[in-house]
Amino acid sequence: TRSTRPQRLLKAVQKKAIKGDPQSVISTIDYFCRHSEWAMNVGDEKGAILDSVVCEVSPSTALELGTYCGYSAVRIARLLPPGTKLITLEFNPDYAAVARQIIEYSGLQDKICLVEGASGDLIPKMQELFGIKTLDFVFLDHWKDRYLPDIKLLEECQLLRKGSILLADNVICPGTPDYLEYVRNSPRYESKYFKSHLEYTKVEDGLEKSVFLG
Ligand SMILES: Cn1ncc2cc([C@H](O)c3cccc(CNC(=O)c4cc(-c5ccc(F)cc5)cc(O)c4O)c3)ccc21
Ligand SMILES: [Mg+2]
Repeated sequence: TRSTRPQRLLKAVQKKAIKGDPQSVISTIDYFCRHSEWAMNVGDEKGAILDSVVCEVSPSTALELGTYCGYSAVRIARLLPPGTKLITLEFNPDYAAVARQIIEYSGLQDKICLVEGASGDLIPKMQELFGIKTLDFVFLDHWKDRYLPDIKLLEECQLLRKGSILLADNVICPGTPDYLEYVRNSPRYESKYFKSHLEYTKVEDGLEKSVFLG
């Protein structure tokens, strides 16, 4: 049967990228998605904004919702200080299988903990599963209608502390209107929009960075 888009992306990485070199895995995926087949990675333009926020926060505990093929997990983990880990949640087993191989190819498997499951089920178990108290950084890139319920869940589970940073992909395209309205109007968040473009296109999109005020 026909291969899937994630499988074709993995094949390009295994063929073109340098094993153990995260930057070459990132560049290979961006080249493939720009010139061969579009895929919903955060991409190079929004990825540079993601990089700058990760470097600024330099998180000890980081969570990603929505691994897909592992592109943003590799982007984030390559910048994490030694001894820190990214926890990334993926509910689709086919995506998780490809992401594991791309993460391993990049050599970052010791800095990334990929957990198969849905955010709504796993978030309440984060403290017991990973022995963490609170999260310094959360990257949201899963189903757009789950962003709002999941940050409310993070609040309820006391996983956010004064100064925790949320960074949300696709707040314009496909769009997350209820999430944006909430973080921009809630007194518990200070929010800022980083204008950019939908990965590998000229369509407007952007990232919303929100600081939890406690
Ligand atoms: C509950 N839970 N817990 C973990 C978890 C993990 C997943 C999966 O990783 C998954 C599967 C399918 C879709 C997504 C969301 N991503 C998108 O839908 C998206 C779309 C576009 C776009 C834009 C323009 C187009 F024309 C088409 C697609 C551009 C983007 O950057 C995206 O991130 C995420 C899902 C629910 C999950
Ligand atoms: Mg996205």
